[in-house]
This record gives sequence, C-alpha cells and structure tokens, in this order.
Amino acid sequence: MRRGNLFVISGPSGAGKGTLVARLVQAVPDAWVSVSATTRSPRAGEVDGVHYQFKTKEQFQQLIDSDGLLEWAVYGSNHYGTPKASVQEHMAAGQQVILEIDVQGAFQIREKVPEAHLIFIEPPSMKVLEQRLRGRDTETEEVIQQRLAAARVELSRKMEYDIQLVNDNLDEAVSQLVSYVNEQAEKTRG
Ligand SMILES: Nc1nc2c(ncn2[C@@H]2O[C@H](COP(=O)(O)OP(=O)(O)O)[C@@H](O)[C@H]2O)c(=O)[nH]1
Ligand SMILES: Nc1ncnc2c1ncn2[C@@H]1O[C@H](COP(=O)(O)OP(=O)(O)O)[C@@H](O)[C@H]1O
Repeated sequence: MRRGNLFVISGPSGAGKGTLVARLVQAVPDAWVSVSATTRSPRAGEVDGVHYQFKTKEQFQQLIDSDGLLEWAVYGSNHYGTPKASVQEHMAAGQQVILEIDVQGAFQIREKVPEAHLIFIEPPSMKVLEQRLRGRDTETEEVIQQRLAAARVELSRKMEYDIQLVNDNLDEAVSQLVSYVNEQAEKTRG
C-alpha cells in the first residue's frame, strides 16, 4: 500500500481552520485529522481525545522526553503538539493525514517531512478576523488581544506556504480546500 499524504493547515486563530477541516473530512473519505496534545484547558463542549488530548504540563513534558511528538510549539501560554505514532500509522495506511497546527509547527513539519503540503487559511481582513474571534465567544479579552497580535506575525509568513486560501465565503473556501487536497491525493491514490 502506498503511503498517504500529509497536509498541514495553519492560519490565525478565528480564520476558520476548524470549521474548514470539519467540512473537509466530510468531503474526503480517506482524510484523517490528527488529535493534538495540549496543555490548554478544554472549552465548553470540547471532549478529551476528540478535540484535543488534554494534558498537564508534566504529561506534556513526558511526551517531549519520550520523543512522542512529531512537532510541538508554545502558542500563547500553552503547549501544543502532534502525537507521532498515530500520524505514522494513518500515513502508512494510505490515508490523507491532516494537521491543524500553528506556523511554528508547520515549519518543523516541512523540515521533517519535506513532501508535506502546507496550506495557509487567511481571513478576508483583520476586522473580520476580530469579529469571528469575538463571535465565537470562547476567549477572554486578554487572549483575544494576544491572538490578534499573533495573527499579524502568522500572516507575515503566509507566502512560505504551498497555497493560500481566503476563507470569505465558507462554501467557496471549502470547495478550494477539497479540490487542493484531492488534487494532491490523486497523485498517490493510484
Ligand atoms: N504546533 C502546533 N500547533 C497546534 C497544535 N494543535 C493546535 N495548534 C495550534 O494552536 C493554536 C491555538 O489553538 P486553539 O487554542 O485550539 O485555538 P483555535 O485555533 O483558535 O481554535 C492554533 O493556531 C492551532 O492551529 C499542534 O499539535 N501543534
Ligand atoms: N467563512 C466564514 N464566514 C463566516 N464565519 C465563519 C466562516 N468560517 C468560520 N466562521 C466562524 O468563525 C469563527 C472562527 O472559526 P473557527 O473554525 O473556530 O476558526 P479557527 O479554528 O481558525 O480558530 C467560528 O465561530 C466560525 O463559525
């Protein structure tokens, strides 16, 4: 069996990555989304093992020490990382593996897996980004300000990605994302 592809999806908090990835997996039957480990607290409705693997700082450090993470980064005041074994298993099974990770993690993946496809999700504007972040109603004012500052840094690196998609109209952005993933996947689906 041929190895599947690795897709990295990054973009500012509130750009719509989670929304797009949820639609992507409905449209691409062989897509599999990695569940990251994080030290951040669960939001209302988030389920351990489904949205994230929620860890203490000590547990996260153990994952680092045991070489259990493919990449990891500090975002805001929390650690986030991609568990290595499950990604390797799903790639070996020929699936299209999706990582929704930040910019620091994306470039670690490019070093380790040069054939990975890096996708950057952009909001239509900073104003719309702020509206979406506030509209989601999951962060405190302090965290919103931190994330808007981080967004400017993230946006400055968007041209280093293989493709940039503007998430303005959701259906159009979904369609562009699904087309890109299927196009790359077709080359290896055989
Ligand atoms: N490097 C890295 N970043 C991650 C990982 N999981 C999530 N992130 C990123 O961490 C940032 C914050 O994620 P989160 O707190 O869930 O906020 P949200 O993206 O606004 O829903 C986002 O940019 C995520 O893409 C991971 O495993 N590794
Ligand atoms: N194209 C879009 N148009 C309008 N609202 C959107 C669009 N995409 C996502 N949203 C909304 O914006 C907010 C942030 O989206 P989310 O997927 O949580 O972003 P991220 O995962 O990048 O932080 C959510 O409330 C979501 O419903």
